[in-house]
Amino acid sequence: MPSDAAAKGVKLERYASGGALLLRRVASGKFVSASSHLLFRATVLATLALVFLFALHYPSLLSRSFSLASDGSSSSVPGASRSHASHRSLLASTSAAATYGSERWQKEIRRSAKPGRDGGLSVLVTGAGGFVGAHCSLALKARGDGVVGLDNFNSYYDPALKRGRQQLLADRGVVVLDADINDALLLEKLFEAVPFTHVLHLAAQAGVRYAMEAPQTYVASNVAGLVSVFEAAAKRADPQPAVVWASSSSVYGLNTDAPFSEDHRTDRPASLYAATKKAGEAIAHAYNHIYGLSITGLRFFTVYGPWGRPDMAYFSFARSIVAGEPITLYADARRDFTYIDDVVKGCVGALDTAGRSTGSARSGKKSGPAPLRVYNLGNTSPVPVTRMVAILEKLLGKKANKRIIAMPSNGDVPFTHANVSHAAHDFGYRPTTSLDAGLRHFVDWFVQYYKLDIKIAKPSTTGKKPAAATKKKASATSASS
Ligand SMILES: O=C(O)[C@H]1O[C@H](OP(=O)(O)OP(=O)(O)OC[C@H]2O[C@@H](n3ccc(=O)[nH]c3=O)[C@H](O)[C@@H]2O)[C@H](O)[C@@H](O)[C@H]1O
Repeated sequence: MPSDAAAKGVKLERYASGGALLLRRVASGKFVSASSHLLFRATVLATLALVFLFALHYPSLLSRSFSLASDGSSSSVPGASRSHASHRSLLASTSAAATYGSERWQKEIRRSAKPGRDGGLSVLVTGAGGFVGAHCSLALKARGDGVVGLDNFNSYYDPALKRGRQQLLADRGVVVLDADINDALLLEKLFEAVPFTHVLHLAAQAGVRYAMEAPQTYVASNVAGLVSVFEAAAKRADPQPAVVWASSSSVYGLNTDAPFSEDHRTDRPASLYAATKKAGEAIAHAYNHIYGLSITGLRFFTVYGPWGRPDMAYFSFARSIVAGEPITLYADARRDFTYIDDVVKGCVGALDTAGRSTGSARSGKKSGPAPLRVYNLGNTSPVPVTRMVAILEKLLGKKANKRIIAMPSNGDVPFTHANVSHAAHDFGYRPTTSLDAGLRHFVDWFVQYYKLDIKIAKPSTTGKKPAAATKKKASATSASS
């Protein structure tokens, strides 16, 4: 037990008084002498010098550490952008269950990548914590393919949603690494550990209008990140996988021919987001041409559904309607809204028909031409945004506080409309979900996920009045199962 004096932070000092040796109480702070100050400063300086030397000699390590994140723990930093993600990876690594490239790490990766059926694919899914990435990973796993995901869990929108998707995948035995596509050494280690048959590259900086606010994050993810993935697939993987990646309907830009066909012009992007996706398609051509990489670009058309992206209009409008907050609608805007389950079928079809890469990482040569494809994945029936809001109002049983303005000059385009005949021909892509049905699935999930006490209107075909549909716990969607 400490003495009373010590416990109170005081020390006893000897002093002489009138020939007698006495004791007096002195505050311990006064005993922080000049010498201990010096010692403290020397320690701090030495530590700083060590950190400086470490950073000088091993700068790349700062962006190369990462952890297995199947435990669902969060390492996200509010306000951080995708380009800052590698520093978060370092934070994550301090609590890593299995560290970078270790035997345990490799074992986990190989387990997750192993197909559960004969002839199953082994797929690396980038952006697996994202909306489309999580749904595709679940669908692939459900049919017996092996899946390893990676995601940097940035805070472009609520990272808790991404962690929720990660947990869904972890529950089904799919590892999603906390890592960034710009981390070349990570990708190298992944391809060293597993001979992936396919890469489904969905990690990207999404959002058309946000590109005006944060242009560099689009270049970092959609251009540099794409090159990083192609580089690894072409030069580090043996054998080379086939790559299927997310382009966008936005590449049609100012095209006015409708419905949009893959043969139409795509050289007039209206936003930087669109320009980076268009750049991606050109980059894909180069990697296919030089390295014989099998590459398929999928032009997604405004994908929506359960576990969706809160930055998208249908999601943010639903939140605003519930909160009684105003929403701003761009007059006459129409979108070919495409339901997630349909898009997942398109992604899986594209993977199944991708065809082999013909290059060799060892020789750096290709044995012949490899497939280079691009497909629209849309719904083929554009709907006015005002109609989308009307469906939400009906389902949520509440009127929106609408403000309708002319479409601002923010990179938006007035309408999208997909011709999907190529995807239909090559892999039987046939979207089957109407906006009414799809938004209903979304609202079901939305109400459950946010634990809202809302009675969801039944489909109009039943002709019945709204019925109670509030449930306590969020569940996976049909695409997930
Ligand atoms: O297909 C794509 O390639 C892209 O689809 C999606 O972009 P968009 O089609 O623009 O979707 P989204 O923002 O939901 O706006 C929907 C509608 O609401 C209108 N809109 C939007 C905001 C607003 O405040 N008011 C409004 O009327 C707006 O004018 C539009 O008509 C993805 O976000 C993008 O990442 C990319 O994948």
